[in-house]
Amino acid sequence: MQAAIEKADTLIEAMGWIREFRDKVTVIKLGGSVMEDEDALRHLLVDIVFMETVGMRPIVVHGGGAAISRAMAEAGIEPNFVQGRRYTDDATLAIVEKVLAGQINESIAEQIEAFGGRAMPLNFVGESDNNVLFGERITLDGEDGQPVDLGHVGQVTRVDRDIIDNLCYAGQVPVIPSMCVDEAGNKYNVNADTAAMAVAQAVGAEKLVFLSDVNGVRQDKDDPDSLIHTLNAQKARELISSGVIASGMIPKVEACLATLEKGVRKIHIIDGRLRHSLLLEVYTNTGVGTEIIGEPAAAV
Ligand SMILES: Nc1ncnc2c1ncn2[C@@H]1O[C@H](COP(=O)(O)OP(=O)(O)O)[C@@H](O)[C@H]1O
Ligand SMILES: CC(=O)N[C@@H](CCC(=O)OP(=O)(O)O)C(=O)O
Repeated sequence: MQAAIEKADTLIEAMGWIREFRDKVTVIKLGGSVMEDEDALRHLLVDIVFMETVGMRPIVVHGGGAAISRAMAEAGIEPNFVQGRRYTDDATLAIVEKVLAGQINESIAEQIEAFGGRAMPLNFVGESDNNVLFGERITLDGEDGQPVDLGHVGQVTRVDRDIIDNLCYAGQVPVIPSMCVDEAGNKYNVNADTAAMAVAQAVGAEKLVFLSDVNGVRQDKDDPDSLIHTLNAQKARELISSGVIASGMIPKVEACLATLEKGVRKIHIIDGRLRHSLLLEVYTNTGVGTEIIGEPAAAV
């Protein structure tokens, strides 16, 4: 009986934060690195089903970098990254479409449904075109200031917000792959961190959470104890130029900075492998991982 009473206490305790977050939109970016860990992914999706069940409005935007690189290796293509973005030629684009917009997107939605939630895969693969991300080709500036060609790499310039809002309000989790289409129908590979940023801005999300395979931004990328709990824009830029923030962490932090300027209130980079990291993030005040903030940080 005591155990049952304690469980009831926990439910009552949860009531406050469930009320606080009811109807609030959280964009959750699932990184390819954490999706490699089946157990971690399962726990994360169960947390997402829980959020949806208690009336929060989770939206999933996902990458799949590790799975794309694996499929490229199987096809005998060597991946090439420029400032954290994958050079995407015709053959690579076909793989990205199959793996990201096809397999991973459908699989996440199926798993959410299998855990008792409701989800809608929003991709342009197959007959039902549910794509919500529209955009254009991008180039980056190289170290010499000259533009670097990335092939079929794009950025999102428009999000079909109505479709996403309608799904959220119908209690379904929108599941969005990081690809976009331009007006002429050309498809582009989009870094998933920047895709999540575009969605969070478009829907006016309360929170944007990046789930990765590291505990956040670190002073030394190989040392978990060097976690930086709070990072402001100025310090983040310094860490990028000094090389402390490198590879896949660059687009993630850049996306955080751009999102802050657009009014999303809370942005966190957390370790998706930590059990219930998403729920911990929602209902603990201090949170876990690195919080990116707009004003100068008291402690970095
Ligand atoms: N300063 C840093 N702190 C933490 N991770 C870093 C840092 N610099 C580079 N990284 C790398 O960034 C990776 C996360 O980016 P990425 O692999 O693109 O993840 P995801 O697939 O989750 O988006 C980490 O696994 C780590 O190797
Ligand atoms: C242009 C570009 O780099 N696109 C990414 C899209 C997937 C992604 O971002 O996946 P993660 O979240 O796992 O890193 C790529 O091809 O890897």
